[in-house]
Amino acid sequence: MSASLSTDTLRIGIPSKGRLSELAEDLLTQAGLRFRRQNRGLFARVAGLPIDLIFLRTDDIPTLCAEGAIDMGVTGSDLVEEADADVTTRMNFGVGRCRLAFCVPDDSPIRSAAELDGKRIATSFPAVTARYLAKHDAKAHLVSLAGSVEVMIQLGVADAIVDLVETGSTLAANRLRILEEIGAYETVLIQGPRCRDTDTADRLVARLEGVVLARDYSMVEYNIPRSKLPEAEKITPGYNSPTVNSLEDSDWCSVQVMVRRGEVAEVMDRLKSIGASAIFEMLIHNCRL
Ligand SMILES: Nc1ncnc2c1ncn2[C@@H]1O[C@H](COP(=O)(O)OP(=O)(O)OP(=O)(O)O)[C@@H](O)[C@H]1O
Ligand SMILES: O=P(O)(O)OC[C@H]1O[C@H](OP(=O)(O)OP(=O)(O)O)[C@H](O)[C@@H]1O
Ligand SMILES: [Mg+2]
Repeated sequence: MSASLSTDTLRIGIPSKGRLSELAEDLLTQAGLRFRRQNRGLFARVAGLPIDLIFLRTDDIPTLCAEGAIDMGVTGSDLVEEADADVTTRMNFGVGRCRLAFCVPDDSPIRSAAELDGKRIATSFPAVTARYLAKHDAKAHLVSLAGSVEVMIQLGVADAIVDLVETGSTLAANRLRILEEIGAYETVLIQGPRCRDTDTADRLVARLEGVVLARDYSMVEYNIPRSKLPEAEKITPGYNSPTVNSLEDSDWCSVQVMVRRGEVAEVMDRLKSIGASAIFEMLIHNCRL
C-alpha cells in the first residue's frame, strides 16, 4: 500500500539499508506493527495505528529527528553523538553493540590519544573525535571519510584512525590495534523535542519494552516440594516475584518464574539439585509487566 504522509501522524524513521535495517524492522514487527515496504518506497503506513514509517539513512536519522521532520527514529547511539542532535533516548535495544576507538598500526610506538597531537587521523566520526581530542588537549588534522577507514593508514592518508570496532576482525585484518576507546554504543530509539503524537509514541515504547524484555528472559516452570520453596525462591526470585500454584499432592507446588536467558541452564542445575522436577524453559515472545 502506498500512502501519502499526513501532518499529524507519528513519523518514525528507520534505516533503509545497512546492518540496522533488518534489526529495526524485526523489532517493530515483533511489537505488532504491520507494514509493507514497497520496492524502493521511502515510507509505509502502519495498519491500524496512526504511524508512518520513513526509510532513511541511519546517519541522517538523529538530525531529522532533532529538526522535527520525523518524531522518533531507530539508529546507533554513536550517530546521535556524532550529530550532537537535540533528541531524547527513549530506549536502548541491547543490540548493535559496538565501540568507537582510536586505532594505530600494531607496531606503532604511540601509547595514548594525547600523543596524536599534530598527527593525521582518518575517521567517519570527525565531531566525536574532535571533541575527544580537545578534552585531552591534543590537536590533530582530521580526514573525514564515509567508510573503509581502516585502509587509510596503509594508503598513507593518516597516522591513526577513529572507527567502530565490534569483533575486532577488521582491525586484525589490517594489522591495527586499539589505542584508546572513546565510548560504547548500541541501537537506540530516539525522540525529537516536538512530537506529533506523544500518546502513540508512549504506546509504541511500551510495546517495544515488552519485546526487549521478552528477548532477555525465559519463563521457567518447575515442581518443588513445599518444604523446599524458600530455597527455590532464592534461586529464582523472578522479575517481581514467582507465581506459585498448588498441586493435587499438597506436599508439592508448581512455580512459574522469569529467568534471564543466559542463566537458565545454571538455574535448572541448581533447582534439580534441591529436588525440583519437571523443569521446563519456555520462550516468551512478548510481555507487558
Ligand atoms: N561492526 C559494526 N560496524 C559498524 N557499525 C556497527 C557495527 N555494529 C553495530 N553497528 C551500528 O550500526 C551503525 C551503522 O549502521 P548503517 O546503517 O550505516 O550500517 P552499515 O552496514 O555500516 O552501512 P554502510 O554500508 O552504509 O556502511 C553504526 O552507527 C553502529 O551504531
Ligand atoms: O570489529 P568488526 O566486527 O570487524 O566491525 C567493525 C567494522 O565494521 C564496520 O564496517 P562496515 O562493514 O560497515 O564497512 P564500512 O567501513 O564500509 O562502513 C566498521 O566501520 C568497521 O570497519
Ligand atoms: Mg558501515
